[in-house]
Amino acid sequence: MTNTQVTLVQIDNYGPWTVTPEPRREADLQTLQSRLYADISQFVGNRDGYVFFTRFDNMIAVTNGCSLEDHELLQESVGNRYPVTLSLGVATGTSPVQALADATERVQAAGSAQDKDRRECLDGRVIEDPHRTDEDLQIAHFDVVNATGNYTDELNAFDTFIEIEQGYAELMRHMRYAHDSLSFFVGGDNIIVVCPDLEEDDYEEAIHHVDEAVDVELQVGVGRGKSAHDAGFAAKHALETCRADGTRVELEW
Ligand SMILES: Nc1nc2c(ncn2[C@@H]2O[C@H](COP(=O)(O)OP(=O)(O)OP(=O)(O)O)[C@@H](O)[C@H]2O)c(=O)[nH]1
Repeated sequence: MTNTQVTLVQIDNYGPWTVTPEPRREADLQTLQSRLYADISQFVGNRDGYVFFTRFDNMIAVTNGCSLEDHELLQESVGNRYPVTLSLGVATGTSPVQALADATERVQAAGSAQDKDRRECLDGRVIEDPHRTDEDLQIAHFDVVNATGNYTDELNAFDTFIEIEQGYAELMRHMRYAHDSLSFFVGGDNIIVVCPDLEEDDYEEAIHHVDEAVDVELQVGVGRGKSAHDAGFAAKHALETCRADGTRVELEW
């Protein structure tokens, strides 16, 4: 049974900060956001977790293996180096969607995203080491079949982007509402999905759904593991099997 540990990362009072004392230069905000994401990704990645940039002011991380002390250290380190601070909510559960909902509630309970008095709150629970297992995470790595031949080398870069984003939008909604999973675009034509215990049929159904809805053809490798890295790495290997064998769904466990 999966047991996903999810952390919601929310920049404190970021909206007001972006316009105080007057609107800040957009390129500076983009630079800040991408550097902050890179730093958090490195911090969490060094502990075998994954973080997804989502909206940049709110990021979602899979943090199995990160303790509450690790979370505190992240807050301290960002607070020391950036003009903004982070609030973190952590929760665990068999459903990634429910875990994220619980993590979000913890941050919301501490105050509004635009409450100037809410700074660096940290609330939640983690999975203690003795309770962690090799089946805690199920991660699926989707990509568009032959994106290079069908889109990148054929269409202009913006029309390719539209096609890829359509596939992502359809998949993320479907995996959220039909399969209780969280999908994140990670660049190129790749989407990483954090799943509960799903079966091969579920993935086949999802690929069929996206193909029918928006005419984008996907393939997927799925892995399991104790950490996001372990599960995600197995998923990447499984996806290589799809590429080598021309199959659409490969599970590696
Ligand atoms: N984040 C991430 N991006 C990747 C990964 N593999 C490929 N990409 C991105 O996806 C783009 C397309 O590469 P591929 O998916 O290998 O190419 P393709 O043309 O779709 O070929 P097939 O996947 O073999 O059907 C690359 O330019 C990268 O941006 C990965 O493991 N992680």
